Amino acid sequence: MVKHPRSISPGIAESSSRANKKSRPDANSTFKPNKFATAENAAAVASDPPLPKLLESVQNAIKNPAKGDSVVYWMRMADLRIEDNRALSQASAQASKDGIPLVVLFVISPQDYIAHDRSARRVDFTLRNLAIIKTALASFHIPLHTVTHTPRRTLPNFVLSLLRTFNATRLYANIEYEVDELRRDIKICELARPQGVALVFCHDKCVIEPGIVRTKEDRTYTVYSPYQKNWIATVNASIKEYLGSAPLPQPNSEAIRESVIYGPLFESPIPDKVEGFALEDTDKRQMEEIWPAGTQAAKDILSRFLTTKCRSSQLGAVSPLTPLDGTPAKITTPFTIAAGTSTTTSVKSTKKLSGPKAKAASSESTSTVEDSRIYTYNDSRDRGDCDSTSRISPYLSAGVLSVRECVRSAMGIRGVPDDAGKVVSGGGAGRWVMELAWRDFYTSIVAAFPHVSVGRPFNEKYASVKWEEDEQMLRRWQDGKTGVPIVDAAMRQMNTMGWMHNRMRMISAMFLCKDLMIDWRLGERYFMQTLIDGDLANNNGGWQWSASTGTDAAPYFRLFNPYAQSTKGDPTGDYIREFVPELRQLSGTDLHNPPAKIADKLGYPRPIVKHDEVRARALRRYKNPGEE
Ligand SMILES: Cc1cc2nc3c(=O)[nH]c(=O)nc-3n(C[C@H](O)[C@H](O)[C@H](O)COP(=O)(O)OP(=O)(O)OC[C@H]3O[C@@H](n4cnc5c(N)ncnc54)[C@H](O)[C@@H]3O)c2cc1C
Repeated sequence: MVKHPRSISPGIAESSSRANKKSRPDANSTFKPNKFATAENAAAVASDPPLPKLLESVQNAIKNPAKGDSVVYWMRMADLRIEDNRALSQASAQASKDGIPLVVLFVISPQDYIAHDRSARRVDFTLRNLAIIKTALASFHIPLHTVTHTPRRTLPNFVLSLLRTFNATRLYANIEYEVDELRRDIKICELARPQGVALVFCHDKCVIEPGIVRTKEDRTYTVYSPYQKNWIATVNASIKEYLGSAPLPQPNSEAIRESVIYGPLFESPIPDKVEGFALEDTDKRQMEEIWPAGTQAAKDILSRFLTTKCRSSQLGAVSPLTPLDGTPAKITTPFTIAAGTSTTTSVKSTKKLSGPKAKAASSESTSTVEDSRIYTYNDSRDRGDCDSTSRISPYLSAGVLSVRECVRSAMGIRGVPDDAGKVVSGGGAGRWVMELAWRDFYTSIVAAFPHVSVGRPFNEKYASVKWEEDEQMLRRWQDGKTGVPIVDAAMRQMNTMGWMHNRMRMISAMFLCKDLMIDWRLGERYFMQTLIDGDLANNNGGWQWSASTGTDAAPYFRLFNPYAQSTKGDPTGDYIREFVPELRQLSGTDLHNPPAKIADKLGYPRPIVKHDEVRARALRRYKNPGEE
């Protein structure tokens, strides 16, 4: 593992999310996360990326092991579902073929959660989903065995020892593309062979797995728009392969419940917390309310995105499934299983969209409900003052819903028979699917350039940009007390909800690394420790975009003016009013940039920096990395 050589002050390094502060053990005393690689270590990782190594190891793994007494599917933190789950589906098919039971395993690895800055919210969400999955699998007579293991370095041995206990000679799992996880799986391959265990690792996280969409020169794309074009063409050339649904698992024979080995697994409990990651009661209740667990909840949330309008009353920490007018919400969108089999009705929208893409949207998109959020997504997605986006990210990050199902559903809503089954980028639905393609893009970056997941900038040129080491500034940013209303609203939204609107993520991230000149990695870490949807690839991609250090990043000289962004992203002011109650009585310019006298009177802080002044500092330091 790489060392932790960065010269940030200990005070800054130890900052942690408010949500986790009480329960998280001191990372530096119990386990030192070695996230930030030296340039040399990063270069070593980059020159020998672990994904191809894992794929090769799997290729060379035993194919026809001795028949065991069971097949094991190892469920990981990013594939928490039964439906449309490739590794689970394949494991079940093998178990049926061999006439033996399927066992599902989940290993809680607290050291991994510390090392990867997992939020207590994400860990709690995992446990809540596991509880639902356990019950659902039990109805198929499939046991879900959840077990905690430390230290993480012995996890490969531990998993193989469990396989021996279960007399299993086949292990199935979906691939996790982060460096530590790939290395862990490579180790499992090494250990499995001499023990006669066959391994199947499936690509499941993305629509198109890393390594497929490549440039003409056979390189990984580092710019999104050509990647997107190629991505669409690749999906459309093999719709079934990329969007087809994996069959549900087959039930085990009921006799498994009598087995002395497997029967007790039905009783093994899902813990209600993981030590060091317990949520405070109020936060736990709030997370349960606004992010209900389970695939059905995820489907309902997606359905509402596909069929209902933006509602400003859904802006804050409220359940996405609460009927607003007292009547039960009508969820009418069927979820098409095979591309092109949508039964949705084509309805011509009567809503006049604004903007140049409106024409394309209205001619291409059809919707079961006029003005649905997906229909208007192209025009409204950057607005934080209503629920303009799907809010499906916690479910995608945890794999509670498959990304293929999201694409199929968006395509279904297009409902154009001649076009059915084809992915396009036009209209609200197309634009939304292109956001899912961003997710694939960033995962392909992490897989091909693994140095980004050990804390290095994608663009090494910016590794020596000079950062401020100001703990107080960092804390004020974290707490949403910078005196810049849009930034404070954004940070408080995340601290309250465990989620933040995309545009607000960009504004608050850029404010930290350009206006405050604080190392983007401290922001990246705080986001991971606070978000319920924390995902290394997306979070790192978003932060490196904002810090101008990443692939296809914002050029360093294009700095967001937070006040201009505020009026664009929150034109009604409802976003700021929701999350910064001190300013609730204000409107217009006063709300977006309160004059000192008004701010003082309302008990709201004055801005901790003056954007116009610090802008020059950022430009200077980025232009000449290493210089003051
Ligand atoms: C600094 C920063 C940090 C971020 N951290 C995360 C993170 O930890 N986890 C995470 O899932 N997303 C992250 N994002 C991306 C994006 O902000 C969220 O995915 C999005 O806000 C989630 O809301 P939604 O589900 O309503 O999105 P929608 O607009 O409805 O989009 C649908 C889905 O597409 C994907 N998506 C959308 N935008 C992006 C994007 N810019 N990059 C990659 N995928 C995208 C997500 O899976 C999202 O759920 C980050 C962005 C920035 C700028």
